[in-house]
Amino acid sequence: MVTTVGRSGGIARAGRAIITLGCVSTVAFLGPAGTFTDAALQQLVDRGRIAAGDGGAPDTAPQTLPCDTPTQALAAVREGRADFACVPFENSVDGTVSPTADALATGTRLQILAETELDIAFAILVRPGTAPSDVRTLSTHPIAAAQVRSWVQENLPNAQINTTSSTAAGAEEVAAGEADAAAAPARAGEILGLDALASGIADVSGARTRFVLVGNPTAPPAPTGNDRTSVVFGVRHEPNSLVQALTELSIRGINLSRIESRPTRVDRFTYFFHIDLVGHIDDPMVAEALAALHHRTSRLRFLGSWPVDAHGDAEAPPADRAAASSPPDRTEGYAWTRAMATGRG
Ligand SMILES: O=C(O)C(=O)C[C@]1(C(=O)O)C=C[C@@H](O)C=C1
Repeated sequence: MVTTVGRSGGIARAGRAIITLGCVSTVAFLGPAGTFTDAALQQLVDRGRIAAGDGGAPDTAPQTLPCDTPTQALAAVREGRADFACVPFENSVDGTVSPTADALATGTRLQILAETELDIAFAILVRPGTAPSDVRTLSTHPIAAAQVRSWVQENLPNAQINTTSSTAAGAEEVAAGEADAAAAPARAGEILGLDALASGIADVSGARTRFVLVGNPTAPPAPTGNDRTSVVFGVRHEPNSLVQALTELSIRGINLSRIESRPTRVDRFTYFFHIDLVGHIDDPMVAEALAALHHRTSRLRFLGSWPVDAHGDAEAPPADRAAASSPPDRTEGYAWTRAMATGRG
């Protein structure tokens, strides 16, 4: 089912990177309607990070394609059924969203083009007339379950938590009479006509989730001075190989904002390293570090450079390297970096 996301915000704000969509563009997302991912996509539209283009009417909005998993949303882009996918990427309580990370690390290369962050707190949704003591089952997404488990144990002691493909899918189970309660965005309750037994629920206050907009490989949005770059790589199974790879970043003063190892799923007990770093592939120190990483690692995959969703102070990589060790021949690495930076990879 393809639907259209409402667009209430303005066009581009000066200085903000924008993904201009064709007026017939389709964005796949982790659905159904009412998920946090749905809200994140709406936020990208409202903030003018996604704008209808190609001469579309001013209020033309992208069409949306709800999917059951981040993997399916990304597959929709790979298979040409969608132009972009909006998927959860990292939760401040539960960490990297593994299905998203794994689907980006393997298969045809895709590229992250934009991010947006949401505050995460849950409404406990029930059918009208349900009392707390009636709640025997509560359905929600596994990452959501990790964020409400203590509250549920304390306030709904009879409830068993069952996991669903998304928070809004849990709310749909409640509406269908298949579960007594769901932990989901309040919006899912409004869509389905459910009541909230409680709202603003979060075991860890201040939780946030980062969502990313992913498309086919292209030249990244222009650097803003407050950007992230994401790569995935493997290293040889020998002493020092990971340290040597990371040293290429540290000697250039490049800061990491996330590092994760995930099984390659190719050879047993081998791992890919997922890294987000401060800076843009067009920043000279980042370009040099990526060229060096190309030399030090195997299967280096560029997942994109994009502007940080505005929060906190801007972080940028250093402009140059004071003390450089004599570098090995990096001609091939630089050719790869240029290809990624210009969308020819
Ligand atoms: O199920 C949803 O509503 C989602 O958008 C997914 C998701 C996630 O995967 O992290 C998004 C934010 C919350 O942290 C819980 C679930």
